[in-house]
Amino acid sequence: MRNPRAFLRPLAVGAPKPSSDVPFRPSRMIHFFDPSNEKMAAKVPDIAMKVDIILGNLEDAVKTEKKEAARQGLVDIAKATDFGDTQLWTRVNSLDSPWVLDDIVTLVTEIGDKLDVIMVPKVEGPQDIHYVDRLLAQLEARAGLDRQILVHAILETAEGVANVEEIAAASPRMQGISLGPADLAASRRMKTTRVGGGHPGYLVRQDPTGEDLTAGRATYQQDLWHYTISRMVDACAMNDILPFYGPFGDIKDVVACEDQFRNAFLLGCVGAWSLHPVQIDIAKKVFSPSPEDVAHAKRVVEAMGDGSGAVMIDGKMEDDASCKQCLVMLDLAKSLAERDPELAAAYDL
Ligand SMILES: CC(=O)SCCNC(=O)CCNC(=O)[C@H](O)C(C)(C)COP(=O)(O)OP(=O)(O)OC[C@H]1O[C@@H](n2cnc3c(N)ncnc32)[C@H](O)[C@@H]1OP(=O)(O)O
Ligand SMILES: O=CC(=O)O
Ligand SMILES: [Mg+2]
Repeated sequence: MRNPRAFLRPLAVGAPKPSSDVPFRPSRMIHFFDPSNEKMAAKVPDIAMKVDIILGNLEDAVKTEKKEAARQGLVDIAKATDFGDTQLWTRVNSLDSPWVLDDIVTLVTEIGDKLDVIMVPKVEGPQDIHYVDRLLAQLEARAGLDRQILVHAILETAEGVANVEEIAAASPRMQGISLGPADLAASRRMKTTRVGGGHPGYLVRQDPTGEDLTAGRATYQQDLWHYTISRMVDACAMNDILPFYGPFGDIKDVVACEDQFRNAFLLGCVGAWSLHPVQIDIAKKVFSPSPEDVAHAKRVVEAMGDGSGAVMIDGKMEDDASCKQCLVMLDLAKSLAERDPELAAAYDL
């Protein structure tokens, strides 16, 4: 861990100075595409206008023989596309892979001025962030970049979860963390075979009401990811970086996808991954506060004046603590409305 005075110094001569804050930008969905897939790549300019973040994926889901093509494809797309105020991210290959060094060197050198964030998979501890941090500083200096490329870690190994607080605090370059439920399930040796979401076998059952143990006992499916998301959210909140839910692999089940995204939103996440175009609007809907919640938040904040004391609104006590929650909701609504005139109208802001 660097000493507090050194923390905000560049890690290479000529590298841009780290910023002390992660700038807030709408981040409701990180839309994944495979730059080696021509059909997907052709859709990028259109999709980029509809999403908050577009991510060229180089890691899992890209075939081994397409790794170089995906890297070069992302360079070509980034050079040819004006992304407006949509963020451009990439997910590079894992740090133990044969591709990652060329991924990072090529992307920073060729399109470093366009890349906002590099997502690093399978991060196990702060040492992984420190490695990427120094390498990026050297490459940024060599490329003459004037702003830092930020780093996003995927939480998808048991060791990563055990070290999540140190990962979140590892560098001023840290932008946020995503839960990666698929690799995490494998790493933990969970007995599931899915990409995110729940499982019908993970449940609690109502107590028996008579002799027959099988009769009249409702079951309730439980959330496999509650502990990890909560821990990730706390680690991110205490370091002022942003938590995200990751992938929901059952593309056809748009209902359960919405539920999974909403659980993450309610627990504090700012966004989730969209793997298919159908998931973009789900994320947009879920991670934008509802107009009803915004209207309620406005009423509470107005009634609370300087934010101290207690008032009754619709039969409920509101005080400093609920007022602070309402301010979180209003801050998010205002930031989203600045970019989205439809939301500004719906929120009456
Ligand atoms: C555990 C993890 O690491 S998750 C992260 C890694 N995984 C990913 O990134 C997966 C990204 N998504 C995909 O690969 C695809 O969406 C799949 C394989 C899930 C489904 O693909 P398809 O079977 O082609 O889906 P479908 O037929 O419904 O696609 C409809 C159209 O949308 C396009 N499309 C599908 N996904 C995307 C996408 N993510 N971005 C842009 N376009 C897409 C398809 O090319 C197709 O185009 P067409 O109408 O011109 O033929
Ligand atoms: O990379 C994501 C995951 O769930 O694994
Ligand atoms: Mg993964």
